[in-house]
Amino acid sequence: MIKIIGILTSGGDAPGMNAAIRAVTHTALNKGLNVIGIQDGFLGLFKNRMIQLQKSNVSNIINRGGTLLGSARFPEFSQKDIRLTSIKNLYQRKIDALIIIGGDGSYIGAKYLTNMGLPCIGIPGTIDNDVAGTDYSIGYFTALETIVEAIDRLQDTSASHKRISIVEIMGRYCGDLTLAASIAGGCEFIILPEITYTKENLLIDIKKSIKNGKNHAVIAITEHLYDVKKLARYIQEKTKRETRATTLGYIQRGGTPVVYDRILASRMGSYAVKLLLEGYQGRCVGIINEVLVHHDINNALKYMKKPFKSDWLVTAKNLY
Ligand SMILES: Nc1ncnc2c1ncn2[C@@H]1O[C@H](COP(=O)(O)OP(=O)(O)OP(=O)(O)O)[C@@H](O)[C@H]1O
Ligand SMILES: O=P(O)(O)OC[C@H]1O[C@](O)(CO)[C@@H](O)[C@@H]1O
Ligand SMILES: [Mg+2]
Repeated sequence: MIKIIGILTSGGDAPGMNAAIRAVTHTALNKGLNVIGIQDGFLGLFKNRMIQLQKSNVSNIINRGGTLLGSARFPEFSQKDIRLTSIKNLYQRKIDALIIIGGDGSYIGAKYLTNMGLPCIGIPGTIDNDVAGTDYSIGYFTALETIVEAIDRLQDTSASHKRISIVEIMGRYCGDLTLAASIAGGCEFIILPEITYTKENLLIDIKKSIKNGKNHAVIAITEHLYDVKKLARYIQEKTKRETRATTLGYIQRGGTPVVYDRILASRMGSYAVKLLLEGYQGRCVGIINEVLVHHDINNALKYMKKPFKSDWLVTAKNLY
């Protein structure tokens, strides 16, 4: 029977992680369990950085970005001896199960720990929205608001100076943030990892739009596809239009979580505790059509793919 639950946040921080920590803590304490917070993701698990969580530790955090537990990238967790030490640390504190809030990478860590005998539940917490088995991950909607606000500002200055602006958006290898932000921000051109759209194709389309009388444009592009500064120089040279590149960077990851992320995190956190109490392990939580679901974490990682929203792209193109 589970008496003590551990909780950690891992990978890039995402707004709403705190709301999830709070939900896990409150739900578990209300069910008579103990909660231990592990600091700095899998790194803290290995280094034995743990704190007892009470309701007082998680008060006033539902509205705070980042994660009060801290997070880290700790690639060494792929080594078995590191994981064995980490599990030993958990058993020393009599932790019976672990809730892991993070992205697809963190899910791999959760899968390994479950296979080594420690029941884990994964909660999707990443701005990238690249986790299979869920329509949305915690943090995505807040990042989207931040990005669209930035695009609105870029539209103002681009229009005033009759310039072309390139805006580089996070998402790693997932175009969800870029696609949604492009529609909401009225971007003229979209470059996504999921579709082939070369800079030569882009140039043809820009020239067409200039010919049609358009004198400014915002191009939204997912990170890692092009060197955006070089791309700006290329477009400027070929079109003779002033072109500027803006990389939004880490401002996309911070900030007050929007209401949807707070509610999503609260629901998922509570649900994860419920699953553990019902005897589930090696599961990951998701939301599909607004209903909470759970999947085998191995299957989610191996067989489930996040579908590309091709109809959204069609819509975006219809709006040019
Ligand atoms: N193959 C793996 N084996 C064991 N642990 C892993 C593996 N891949 C990732 N992890 C652990 O999960 C952590 C987080 O993974 P990653 O850096 O990919 O971020 P993420 O959870 O996908 O979140 P985000 O993409 O939002 O930053 C890693 O730093 C590492 O500790
Ligand atoms: O914080 P780091 O390690 O530089 O990682 C940046 C990456 O993290 C994310 O912000 C979240 O996964 C990605 O969008 C981005 O590629
Ligand atoms: Mg990831």
